[in-house]
Amino acid sequence: MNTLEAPLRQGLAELGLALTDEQITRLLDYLGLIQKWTKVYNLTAVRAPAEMLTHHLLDSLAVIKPLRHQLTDATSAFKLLDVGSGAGLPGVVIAICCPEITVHCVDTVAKKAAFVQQVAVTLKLSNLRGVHARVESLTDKYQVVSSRAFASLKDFTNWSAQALAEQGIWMAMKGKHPAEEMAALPSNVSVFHVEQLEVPGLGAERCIVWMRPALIA
Ligand SMILES: C[S@@+](CC[C@H](N)C(=O)[O-])C[C@H]1O[C@@H](n2cnc3c(N)ncnc32)[C@H](O)[C@@H]1O
Repeated sequence: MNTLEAPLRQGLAELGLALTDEQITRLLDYLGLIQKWTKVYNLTAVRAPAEMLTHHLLDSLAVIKPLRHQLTDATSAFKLLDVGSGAGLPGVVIAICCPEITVHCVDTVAKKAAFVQQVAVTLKLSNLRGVHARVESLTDKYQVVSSRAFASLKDFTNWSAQALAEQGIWMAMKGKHPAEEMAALPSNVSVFHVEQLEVPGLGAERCIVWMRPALIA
């Protein structure tokens, strides 16, 4: 048995997330792929397996319930863009946990987008795609645009604004409440919720800043 399976299951229980055995296997296989490819591709600075579990996997898993909550009114299929996704965080985790969401992970670094494509093929995730591009150049529209460890709220929303569908929302994963970044946002972006997160075993502050385009009279 994978030594990370028990702590992963424990973390999922703490997050109140019920996943299938197949989804749990995919999450563990994803970590395995990061570990394998990072030796060649330098995908992440976090390399110890236990640390990868808390800092990458559980940290990303903490957004699943809040994301589902935002999408409860959804009747149609949703598309989510994960900006500056790197090794696929949180995009790949969202694709594994939410097969009903189509997830595109965009990154300017070709080998990172290629890695996400490899994950999609290896883990048979037909709802996941790695896109090699600058986010500013994308023309598709997404109902949710997410980021983690990417840029200031101002740059994130500015660079990805054209990719946001009508009535779409931004989901920015941050550490402690980013009051200064929020104050620097232009008037055409409104923060509608700052949601505190508890990441099992992490012992650090985490939040999601939810934003949407502001209606300007
Ligand atoms: C610090 S990494 C974060 C990776 C991942 N989200 C995570 O949490 O581990 C930021 C990523 O943003 C990518 N990036 C920077 N500018 C970008 C842009 N304009 N469009 C798309 N990706 C970009 C970088 O190549 C890098 O992989």
